[in-house]
Amino acid sequence: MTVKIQSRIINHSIPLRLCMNPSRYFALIPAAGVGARIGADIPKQYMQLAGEPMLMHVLDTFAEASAISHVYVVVSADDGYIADLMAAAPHLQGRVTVLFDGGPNRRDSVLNGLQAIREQAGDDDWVLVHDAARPGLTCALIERLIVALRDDAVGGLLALPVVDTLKRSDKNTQDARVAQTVARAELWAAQTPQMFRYGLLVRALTLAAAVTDEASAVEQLGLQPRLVEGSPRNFKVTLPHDVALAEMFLKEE
Ligand SMILES: Nc1ccn([C@@H]2O[C@H](COP(=O)(O)OP(=O)(O)OP(=O)(O)O)[C@@H](O)[C@H]2O)c(=O)n1
Ligand SMILES: C[C@](O)(CO)[C@H](O)COP(=O)(O)O
Repeated sequence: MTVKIQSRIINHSIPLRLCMNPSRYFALIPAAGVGARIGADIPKQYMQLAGEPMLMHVLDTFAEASAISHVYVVVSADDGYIADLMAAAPHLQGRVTVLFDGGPNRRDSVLNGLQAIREQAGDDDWVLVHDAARPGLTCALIERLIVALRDDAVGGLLALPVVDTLKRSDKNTQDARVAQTVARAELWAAQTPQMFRYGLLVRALTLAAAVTDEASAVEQLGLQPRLVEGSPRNFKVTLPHDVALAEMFLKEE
C-alpha cells in the first residue's frame, strides 16, 4: 500500500556541473526497522538526537541537497510516527514522499520502495539508498558520491577503509578467542548512500535474497561497485552507546 502524503515531484536547480548528466537523482530512505539492538521504547529512527528525530536529520540533509530531485522514505505499513514528524516539518512538503511499504527486512523495504516509485523513476535515473539510522550524513558527502559516480557504468557506495587490526573469533559468545587475524589491506566498512541506477538496482535486488546492502546484490550480478571514501560521522546508530556519539557529531554542525 502506498499512501502519498505529498506526490508532487519538483525539480530543484541542479548545479551546472551535474547538469551534464540528464539523469535525475532520487533518495530512498529505508526507515521501516524496529531498532531491536538499541533497545529503545520507540523505533530508533524516531529517537531524539540533538533536538530532532534521527530520521528528520536525514530528511533535512537530502532536502537541502540541490542535486536530489525527490526524497522517498519507506516506513512500515503500521508506522504511527511519520505523520506527526511530517506535520512538524512544513519545509519538507513537496520534497519528501512517504511510502508505507516497509518489509520484513531491509532488502524487502528497499525493493518495495523502488517498485512503489516505478512511475516516477526511469531506469537510468540514479537512486541513492541511505539508512535512516545514519543521521551524520552531510550534503558534502552526498555531492562527493554523486560527482564520483555520475559517469560510472556500475555505481557504488560510501565506505571507510578499515584502520584497526581485525580478528576473526572462534565463536560468537562472551568467551570468544582469536581464531585468526584478517588482513585489512583491502577491507572497507560499507556505509550509505549506496548509489545505483534504478533499473539495475531493481533487477539486482529482485534476484538477490539475503543481502544486507544494495552493493551485495549488484555484486551478485558480477559487477564491481566503486568505493568512495565516506566519513566516521556517517556511522550507523545501532547500539545504545551510539546515541551519544551521534549527538556529538550532530552538535558539531
Ligand atoms: N525491515 C527493515 C529493517 C531495517 N530497515 C532500515 O534499514 C536501516 C538499517 O537497518 P538497521 O540499522 O539494522 O535498523 P533496524 O533493523 O531497525 O535495527 P535492528 O537490526 O537493531 O532491529 C534502518 O534505517 C532501518 O530502519 C528497514 O527499512 N526495514
Ligand atoms: C547497509 C549497511 O548500512 C551497510 O553497512 C548495513 O549493511 C545495514 O545493515 P543492518 O543490519 O540492516 O543494519
